[in-house]
Amino acid sequence: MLKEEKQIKRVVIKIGSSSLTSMHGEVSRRKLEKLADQIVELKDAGYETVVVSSGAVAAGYRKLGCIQRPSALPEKQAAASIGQGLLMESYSELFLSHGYVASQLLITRSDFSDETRYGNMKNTMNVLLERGIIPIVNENDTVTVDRLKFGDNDTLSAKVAALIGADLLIILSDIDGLYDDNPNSNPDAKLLEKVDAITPEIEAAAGGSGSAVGTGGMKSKIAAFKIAMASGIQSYLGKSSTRDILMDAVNGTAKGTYFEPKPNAFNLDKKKQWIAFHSGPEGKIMISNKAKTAIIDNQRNIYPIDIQEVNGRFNDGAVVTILDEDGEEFGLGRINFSTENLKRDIQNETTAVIDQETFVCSLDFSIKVPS
Ligand SMILES: Nc1ncnc2c1ncn2[C@@H]1O[C@H](COP(=O)(O)OP(=O)(O)O)[C@@H](O)[C@H]1O
Ligand SMILES: N[C@@H](CCC(=O)OP(=O)(O)O)C(=O)O
Repeated sequence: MLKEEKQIKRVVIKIGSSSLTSMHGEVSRRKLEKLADQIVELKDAGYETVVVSSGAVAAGYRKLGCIQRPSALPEKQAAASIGQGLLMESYSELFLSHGYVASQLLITRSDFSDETRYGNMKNTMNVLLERGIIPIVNENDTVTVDRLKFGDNDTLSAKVAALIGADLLIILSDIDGLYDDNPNSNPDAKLLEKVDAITPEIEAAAGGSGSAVGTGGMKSKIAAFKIAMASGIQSYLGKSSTRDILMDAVNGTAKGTYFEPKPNAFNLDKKKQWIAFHSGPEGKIMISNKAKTAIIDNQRNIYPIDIQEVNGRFNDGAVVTILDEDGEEFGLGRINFSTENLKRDIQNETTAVIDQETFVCSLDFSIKVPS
């Protein structure tokens, strides 16, 4: 069941390139207007909304002199630097005509893994939302290098939803939900109306993009829903061109797929949430299997005596991956020693290497820890 309507307050709406572009691949003003009108309806009804919008490349490539959407990274980045401004101009104008102010946030992956920038982003978002502004988020395409890219805005939207503690994440696409097989290759594929867990079957059913403008396809959406579910956020996937899709999605009546948050959800405090989903681990420690059991079952700290191996170079305070004797990565935590200090003879020290308060067990939320 979707949460009671009145309980849903913060909504993140991800609009994919395919939802904003015409058949020729350029941004369609008509499509943008229709979606903006629906976002205004949500605002009028009292919802705080954040829009994660793709479309910068599509809005800019013609003005760059390209006949079709470029595929080379520098051209895409140049097109985005033209298109992002134009896209924002359209959003601002449309929202302002209804009395709402839009703001722009361009984000890269490293903004999440840097704890200070993460905190700044969160504070900015909160001020904007409390003051009734509509934040429009996109990846900062121009500065992002391939290695660091979200690569699509699906994962970005889920991370933004987790950042602001959203009640609902709506991902709009050119398809009316998740099917049990890739509908591009299987015309008999069936729509899944409700998903409680991302099973290996669901992972296998998610294929690449069917459109020429989308980049993520269903695979990146599934990765996004995993983050949302594990963060205790309800999410929904539906077709952007469906009438009243946003209000219906909020009310729980829209055709599409609803992804339920993990039960007894993973109420990670904010610090653990950052460690689980956003931190970039800087090293690895291996501990004994006996210690692993005690740490998971009895919720005890990790002590010097538990450590069998240390890999990487890090300072105290860094986040590290924790492995068991068999090499299985089962958690993350903030380390109280630098590499140098850990490699000294500290076996008799009683200071915890990782406090339980910063330990996150990846087995609990069954998502691959971002590396
Ligand atoms: N199991 C699946 N269920 C639904 N769509 C799927 C599935 N596997 C692959 N797809 C494809 O994913 C596409 C949506 O992703 P994408 O083109 O990246 O859209 P967007 O630009 O909205 O992010 C669908 O149009 C469809 O072709
Ligand atoms: N940041 C890029 C979006 C990348 C992209 O195509 O994402 P999506 O359509 O969400 O799969 C842009 O604004 O053009």
